[in-house]
Amino acid sequence: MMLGKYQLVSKLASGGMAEVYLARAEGPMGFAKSLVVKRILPHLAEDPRFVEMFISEARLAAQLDHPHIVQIFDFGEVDGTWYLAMEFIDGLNLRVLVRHAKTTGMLLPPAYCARIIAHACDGLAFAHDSKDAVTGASLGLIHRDISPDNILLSRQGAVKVVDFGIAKAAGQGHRTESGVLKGKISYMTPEQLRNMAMDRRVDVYALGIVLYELLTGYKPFDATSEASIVHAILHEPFVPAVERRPDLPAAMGSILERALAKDREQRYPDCRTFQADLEGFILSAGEPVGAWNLAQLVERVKATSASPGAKLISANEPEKRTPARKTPETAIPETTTPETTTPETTTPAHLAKPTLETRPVGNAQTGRRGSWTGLIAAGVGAAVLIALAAGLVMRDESPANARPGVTGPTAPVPLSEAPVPEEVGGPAPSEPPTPARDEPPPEPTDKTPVPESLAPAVVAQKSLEDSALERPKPSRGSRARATPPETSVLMGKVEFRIWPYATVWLDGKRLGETPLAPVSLSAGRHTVKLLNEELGKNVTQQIEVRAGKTFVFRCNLRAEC
Ligand SMILES: Nc1ncnc2c1ncn2[C@@H]1O[C@H](COP(=O)(O)OP(=O)(O)OP(=O)(O)O)[C@@H](O)[C@H]1O
Repeated sequence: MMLGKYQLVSKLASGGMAEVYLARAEGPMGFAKSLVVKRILPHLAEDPRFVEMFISEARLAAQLDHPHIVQIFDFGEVDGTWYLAMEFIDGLNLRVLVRHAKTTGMLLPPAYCARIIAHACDGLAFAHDSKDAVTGASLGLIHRDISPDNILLSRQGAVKVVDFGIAKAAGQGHRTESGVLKGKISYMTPEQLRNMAMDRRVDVYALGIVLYELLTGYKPFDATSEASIVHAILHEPFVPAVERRPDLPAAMGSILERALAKDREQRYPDCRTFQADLEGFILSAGEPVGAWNLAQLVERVKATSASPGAKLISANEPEKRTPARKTPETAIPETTTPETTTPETTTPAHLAKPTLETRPVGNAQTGRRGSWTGLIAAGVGAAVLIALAAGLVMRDESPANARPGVTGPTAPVPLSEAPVPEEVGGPAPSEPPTPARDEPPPEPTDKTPVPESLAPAVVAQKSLEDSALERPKPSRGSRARATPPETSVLMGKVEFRIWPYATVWLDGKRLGETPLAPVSLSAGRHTVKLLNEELGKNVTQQIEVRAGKTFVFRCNLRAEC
């Protein structure tokens, strides 16, 4: 099917606002480029005010040129269909990643989660600070629709924030006749629910929720209906992430506390300060995490999803959305806190079996678009609904985007460089490139509990799919932290850079499948075995680990390492 000059190849996603297609643009002499075309649903295209806002917001989004924001190429209209053309991110969205982790029991290493959100912070901070190219005036943008669906992770390990254009237009839709509402309740801040003027801190909060989900597979509140989640956001403390995942370092808990503060004055003032803490966390974890690691993660998820017998997860399968809804008519005053009743008749999500399939349809934990009639029925009241609608303005409404008394952006802490590694295993993988390493990394401040079966040779390791580190059953009230493992001075580390992926054994003990976090082990000789049944590869090699050094084991299985 053609849409103007674009050939629509396949549909990637379809929501209440738009359809997203993988498309192809062709030019002379065999020129061809893959891209994504997003077109507004026909019934919205008939609303002149919606179109007007779509155009204005698309114009703004097109000005955002940043490595962590999906780039807009083109915008136009063909036969009454309005569309945006943008770069194609071949990878997956974070919703898919969270689902995959849950269904397979995979624990995402906290440093990986921090890296993903730090990059999203970087993109959003750029958007928040962006200025009009001609006038130099602040655009005062806020995304305000951040959710795992709108953060993409490419096969190359790049993190990209998407959905500025339509989100903004839709966000103002409550002022149109059709009254389009946009935004997922689970990611809304207390100030949004109270119809207070919004600023960039709503994006900080939403990113905090996404971080929480990446780490634990759950949303922060035990809410089972839209009314109860609104109540929880306004009045209840979130379930500490460590209760869902006991191996979580305390430092990460503190970051979540600040990102998810109900009082925005207690929250990170902006994405830069949030990012700075995340970068600090990655440093404290002791190993840099870069695009290479994230690329491996994507490769692993895609391979698992596509393998026979595995639950097929579409890389770009978005969360189900409800159609655009009519907007209520009234708003609550800024100071008003709506009184709500919280029905607690269903099993709290954190106690449910941790698979998506067990979730009841309509569970607010899914973060789907709000069912406003349900909210009213639950007694939240029309005021809250209007607050939700009226809160969907995309401009940063903090005074000149600079809040008095709020410290300015803090420069992100650069990643440390690791020691020059010793290498083994034949030719290094040709893709992707390996970051340079010059200095020893700092010692981890928080250590992950170690399965007894791996001691003493391996004293600390985090496997994404190690059965000994399967996702813990969430248990409210049990806040005990696991005891850190003992350390020895004669320790070194081994880091695995395996392409595309393999199951790894160290000295006969299965570590799990790559990507794997670096493993601490005693200095000396060790045996590493790699197995990739899909490729029919079985590689066994001896490595010599030196005390205080990191040994990088590289292997490109496709290149017969
Ligand atoms: N540039 C892109 N490259 C690859 N996939 C994309 C791209 N843009 C969007 N997608 C896929 O389409 C899904 C929906 O995209 P997007 O959120 O922009 O659409 P939407 O209809 O506006 O959704 P929402 O209801 O969240 O606003 C994303 O989660 C992602 O999986």
